[in-house]
Amino acid sequence: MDMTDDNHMEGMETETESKQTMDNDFSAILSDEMHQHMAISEKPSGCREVRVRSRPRLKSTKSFPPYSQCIGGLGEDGEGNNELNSESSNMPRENRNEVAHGTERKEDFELKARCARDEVKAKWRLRRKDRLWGSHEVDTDGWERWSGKRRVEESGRERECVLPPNSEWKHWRGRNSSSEIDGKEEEDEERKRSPVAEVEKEGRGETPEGEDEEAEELLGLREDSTTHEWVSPHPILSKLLQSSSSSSVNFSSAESDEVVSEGEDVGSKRMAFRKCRSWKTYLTMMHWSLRRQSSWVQLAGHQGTFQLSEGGEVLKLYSEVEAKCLDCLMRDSLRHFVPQYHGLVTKGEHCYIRMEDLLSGLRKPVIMDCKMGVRTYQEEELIKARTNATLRSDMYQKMMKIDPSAPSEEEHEQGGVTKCRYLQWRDTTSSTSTLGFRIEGIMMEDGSVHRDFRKIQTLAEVTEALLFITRRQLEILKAYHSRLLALSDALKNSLFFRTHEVIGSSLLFVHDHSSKASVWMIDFAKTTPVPDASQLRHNVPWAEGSREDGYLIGLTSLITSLSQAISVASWQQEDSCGEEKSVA
Ligand SMILES: O=P(O)(O)O[C@H]1[C@H](O)[C@@H](OP(=O)(O)O)[C@H](OP(=O)(O)O)[C@@H](OP(=O)(O)O)[C@H]1O
Ligand SMILES: Nc1ncnc2c1ncn2[C@@H]1O[C@H](COP(=O)(O)OP(=O)(O)O)[C@@H](O)[C@H]1O
Repeated sequence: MDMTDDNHMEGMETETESKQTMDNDFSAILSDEMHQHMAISEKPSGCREVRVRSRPRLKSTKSFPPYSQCIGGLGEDGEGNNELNSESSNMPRENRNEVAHGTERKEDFELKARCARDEVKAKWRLRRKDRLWGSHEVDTDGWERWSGKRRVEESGRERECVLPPNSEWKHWRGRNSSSEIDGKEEEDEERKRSPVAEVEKEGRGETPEGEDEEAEELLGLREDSTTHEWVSPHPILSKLLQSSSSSSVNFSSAESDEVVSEGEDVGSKRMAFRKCRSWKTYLTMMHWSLRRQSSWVQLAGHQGTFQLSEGGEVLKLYSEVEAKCLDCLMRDSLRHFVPQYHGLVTKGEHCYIRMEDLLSGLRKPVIMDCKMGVRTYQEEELIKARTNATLRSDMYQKMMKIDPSAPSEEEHEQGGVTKCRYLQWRDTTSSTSTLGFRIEGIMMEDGSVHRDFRKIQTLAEVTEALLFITRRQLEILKAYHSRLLALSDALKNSLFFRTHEVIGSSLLFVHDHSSKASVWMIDFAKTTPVPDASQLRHNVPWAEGSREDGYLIGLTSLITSLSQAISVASWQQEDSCGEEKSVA
């Protein structure tokens, strides 16, 4: 028997890790160890079972940090986001809500009564806000896609409907809406405003009419601002003000966390602003950079296989199997549930699959990767393990780290296990073989990554995890729930699904503080067509030779768990309303 040691254990080993963002400048270097993996946590899951009876009360667990310690935690009053809180700490309550819900400013109503000049300025502000923080549009089937950079090829009727702030879902925007036209204008404008164009303009000493005013307004410096109050500039802008003499600007996400201190007054900001020698360049660079900004992070999977492209798409190391699947999926009813596939691209020695960045347009996203199916190994791997077994010492070590008693005597002696044995063991020690899926990892809004969910086994524990990641926000839970129901429908109608064995594929749950929430199918590297004209059911247990993957068993479990989470969150909301009333 061969022994391989792929050095798989030299990975990340901490339970909570900083997120691994990738620079847009291609500084991310492809690791030689393409198959270097994230190591499995040693921590016991510590998840307590949720007993959902009449009125379940969930206890905090060892594995989930107490809510009060979570950055962006909801706290007692349900205000969810740190940045929001800090940015809006000076604002009256209604203004804070306005930021949180992304609704039209109260002042905008007053603006209607004002002169045309003020209206134009207000429009600018709104458009800029949209541009800075991204917007999202709705697919024909009612499912949201972030409109950061992409234009979804859709047909059919699209609608525009703005729901009230507390409604179940957020702003919907059709591609043919006026905002789309705005978007085009902005793109033109953006081109004009690219750093290069701007520097050229500066060189010629041109100052476009109205730009000073506009920029001052954006920076919150105009005393005749229609809001008649200090509008905190965007954190990056505030950084620009502080570092106006610096020749280079770093647009790291860390900087975007900075906020203007309460003590700063308009005067000092104006001074700082004047000191800024080439403010326009910085400003336009900031715009340009923010449009390309992505919160991209790789939560699971093989290390070193991803890059971000210049256009902001995700580049995944080429696999023929996956490329074929994505290509096929673009013409399938599942296309609204998978990242847009943009073909292949070669960079250096490697070929990559170029696809939509599903995190584009999200700010401080919360991500959950659920590996679907009742097994994560292909039937071929089983056959290979029997006929031409290769022992993997890295997998033996991963096994030992989690449970030293897991390997057999023989495996201890050999110091290795077959891949299939390892994958089977992972499936049976997680919820994969029982619930038909497992949570591979979760990243919270503060960038902390939790992997101990992989040991979750019961539906109640999954429910608790869902309540944790959504911070019990009903609208997010409901959005996930409806998205999964729609996915279930799409799967039933999908020719691709009927004719493919889907192994090791994940559902990627993503949401952010503005309650944009969606679920996507990713990772088709082990999804293969079934032979001949046979079709799979996906909702029956696997028996060797059947090639059934149990994908729908997992989906049903997830939907059930989300329903439970919705019930729990609703009850708790009712409870707290009742308590508030009785106090009043
Ligand atoms: O998650 P842990 O417990 O580390 O185990 C991993 C996952 O099962 C990977 O599956 P996925 O890619 O679906 O996450 C699998 O890659 P495959 O896709 O190649 O099966 C790895 O096999 P190796 O790549 O052979 O190490 C295996 O080591
Ligand atoms: N299109 C995408 N947009 C955003 N994030 C992605 C996308 N594809 C993958 N990811 C991230 O990368 C991780 C690993 O992806 P996956 O395709 O499962 O890789 P692997 O094949 O190495 O297992 C996911 O958990 C997710 O965090």
